Amino acid sequence: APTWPSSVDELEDILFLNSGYHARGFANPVTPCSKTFGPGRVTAAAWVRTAFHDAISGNIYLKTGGLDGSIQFEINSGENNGQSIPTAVGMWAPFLSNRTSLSDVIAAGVYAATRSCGGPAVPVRGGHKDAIKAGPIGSIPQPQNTIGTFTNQFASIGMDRTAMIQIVACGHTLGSVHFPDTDQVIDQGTFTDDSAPFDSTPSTFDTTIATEYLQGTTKDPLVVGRSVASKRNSDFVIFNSDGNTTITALQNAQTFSTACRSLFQQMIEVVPSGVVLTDVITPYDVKPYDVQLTLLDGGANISLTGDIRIRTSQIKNAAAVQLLYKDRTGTAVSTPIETFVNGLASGFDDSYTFLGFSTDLPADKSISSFDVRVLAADGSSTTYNNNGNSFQVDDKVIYQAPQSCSGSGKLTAVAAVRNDMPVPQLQVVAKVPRASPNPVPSLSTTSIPMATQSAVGAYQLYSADYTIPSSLGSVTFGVYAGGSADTYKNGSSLASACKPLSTTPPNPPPSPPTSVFWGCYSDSFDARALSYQASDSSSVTLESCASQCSQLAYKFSGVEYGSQCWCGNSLDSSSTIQPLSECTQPCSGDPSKLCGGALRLSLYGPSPPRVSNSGPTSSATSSSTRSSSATSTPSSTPTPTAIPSLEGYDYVGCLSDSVNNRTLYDRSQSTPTNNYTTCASFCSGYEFFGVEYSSECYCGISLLYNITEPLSSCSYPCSGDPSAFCGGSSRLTVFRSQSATGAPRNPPIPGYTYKGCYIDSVGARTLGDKVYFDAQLTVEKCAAQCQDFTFFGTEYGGECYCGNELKGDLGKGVEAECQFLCGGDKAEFCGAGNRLSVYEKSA
Ligand code: HEM
Repeated sequence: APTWPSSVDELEDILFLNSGYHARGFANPVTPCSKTFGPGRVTAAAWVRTAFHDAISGNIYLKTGGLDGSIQFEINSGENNGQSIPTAVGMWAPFLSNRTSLSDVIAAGVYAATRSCGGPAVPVRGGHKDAIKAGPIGSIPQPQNTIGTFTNQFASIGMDRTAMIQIVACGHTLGSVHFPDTDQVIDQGTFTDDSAPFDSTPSTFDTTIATEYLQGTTKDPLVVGRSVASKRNSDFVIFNSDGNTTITALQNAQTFSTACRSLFQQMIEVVPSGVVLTDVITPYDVKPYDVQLTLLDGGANISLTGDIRIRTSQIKNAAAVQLLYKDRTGTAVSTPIETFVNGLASGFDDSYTFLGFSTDLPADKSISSFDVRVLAADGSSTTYNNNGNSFQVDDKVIYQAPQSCSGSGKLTAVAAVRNDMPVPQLQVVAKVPRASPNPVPSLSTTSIPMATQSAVGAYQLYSADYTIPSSLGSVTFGVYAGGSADTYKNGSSLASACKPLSTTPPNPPPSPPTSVFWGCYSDSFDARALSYQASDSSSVTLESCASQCSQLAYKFSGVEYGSQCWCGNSLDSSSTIQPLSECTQPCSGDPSKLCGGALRLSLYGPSPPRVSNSGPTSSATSSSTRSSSATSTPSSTPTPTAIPSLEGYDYVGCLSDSVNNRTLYDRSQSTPTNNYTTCASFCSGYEFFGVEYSSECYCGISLLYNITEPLSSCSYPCSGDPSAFCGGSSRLTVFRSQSATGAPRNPPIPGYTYKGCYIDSVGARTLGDKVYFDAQLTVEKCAAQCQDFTFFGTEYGGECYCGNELKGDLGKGVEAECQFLCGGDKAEFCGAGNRLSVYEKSA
């Protein structure tokens, strides 16, 4: 497979992504092979014939012509009569782009048509270049030519008599002669749909063309019928030219397939001088898509989104996929980026799963490259490193999608460019229609220097406008500066309004995702993986199930068998992670998403997921053998010996923790910058803080459990400081503040009574008549904001809600759940995530 990114990335999609998520759908018109574009018109046959007519103009000795797309200028030239050539070229035209030439697309057309009809997979190379005018007249074989002319015509593309016989049989195993496209071979009205097939199976790539000819049962109109008298029986002239030796051998299916594969490849590799073709394109095992950085409001964070495509026909056992990445200095970050299933896709010979990722990174650390780790259900893992190069991510020039837009004939593109970079350029590639009958547009490129806007953090924003002439088709564009670029953006993806980038961070900060994809988990009738079945319906979606479960205050949701929504607070111990390929049933309410399978749950739960049964980096990780493009990473377990320490805190110990019974309960976060200092400051005001699983930070006013484990089991390096240890899997490195002042409480508010800890949800607010956010919130401040209402409640440390009634019936949670400290007073409680500390006006 190529090294990503590669010049053939788009062509690889065209070749191998036929249907499903991200599919290009290139092969749709020839799938199935019997598809026609009119009565008696097999589209796959038209594609193969059109490619032949483009290629046969080549001369390998003079190094001219060949597969160069010149056919687009030769439509209706007299040699290309009929409907099949303009139809095929018209179907290919939309796939032309600045990443893929028309002639590359024609080569892909030969592959798709042949494969769809049951023929061999023709090897395809990229890098073809398009001619800018018609080729010479006279190269296309006409039925009335003599054997000497045919021999010369095929010799010019390097094919001797044997090859000529073979490739004519390979071509004419598909399709028909049509009236009136071909003169004096068939008469009007003598064949159904005025089309006379070469053999009895015109939409199967098989040996019938040879066997029927030799058995004497052939109805090939270029062998028998009117063509004999008009001296246009060219298939007979050619097949018989070596005394039927070659055509006899072609009755063997294997011989036929092998010959066609190699001659079709030779045909599409006839190129003029100056064209250097790439290696034969094979599907990537692991391929990134739409890797996009976006500078966020305030400039302190960058979001990273995209998809990873896994070739599941090759990597069969994949249960979870992670991105192992390096920051902009090239330092490895220990917490991987987790992914979630976005969809499935397939080609003729392969199947794929797309896994999405979406995370915010600190702008100063950012990202420079990643490897892709695939974890198998058996606990083994394989890391794919892009042929040893890692997958590179350039954060020097970032296209800012939210700040860009289009409307009323204008495109506005905004880029964030690091301060030390030169002024960027906007480059727009537009499709300009050509004069009829050529259906293929030309590409015109415009470069526009971008104008300075505001500075945000370490980045400078630039903007440029491009006026889209009304005559243009689709546009694609990119932003370029120095040697860096962010390219291949699609004009049709632009929003209608540009959103300004704020120089201040968002307020309140976005809360971390409450639920993430855990994987495909087993279920059984005897011991349910999740205890509560919330629904079984024909309209279930991942979102509807997640929201049903969260309304009921369950931590996990899972969809099984396409339609069943299950909830639970813990996963039954009998349930284990399975290959993703076992959770492929479409959701009944949204068939574009995957909702488990038979006794298989697509499971969503608290972040971060435990991706293998025994922890993602535990000793269950075994090495596995892969090709040179992959390296296996057995886990390394450094052993901590020094007692952890932090000024102002006492080390408590390495304590046991579990997802369902948190040792430190009151507040938590997971960050790629986790270390003792950042966690201590996140937990300021709480008596205890603890770090776990490299990236997790927990706060508590007390230790709910106190089970000491050996120091050596708290052995995961901190995500933000690899030299220190941040707990482990279910292991918490715990500290106690030396300056914690008294126990926090629900303070008495004059005129109000504390009612308790109520469950709240984003979709249906318990108190929603007035909302007030304040990073410095205190219970007193919220009471003042809500003085005109009967109830007020604090949530998530900084949110204040007012109302005259408690809406919904989500009920009360446990008191211990409402223990986020208020942003403005660390001695008071202010709810928690989806938990309201509610007060009611006294009568
Ligand atoms: C001496 C060489 C050849 C001659 C004289 C010849 C001639 C023809 C003629 C007259 C037709 C009928 C067109 C129509 O009425 O629609 C035809 C169709 C076709 N030819 Fe050939 N051909 C030759 C070689 C090839 C080769 C080498 C290939 C493939 C590599 C090929 C592929 C096809 C296909 C697939 C069709 C069917 C098109 C359809 O059904 O729309 N031919 N050919």
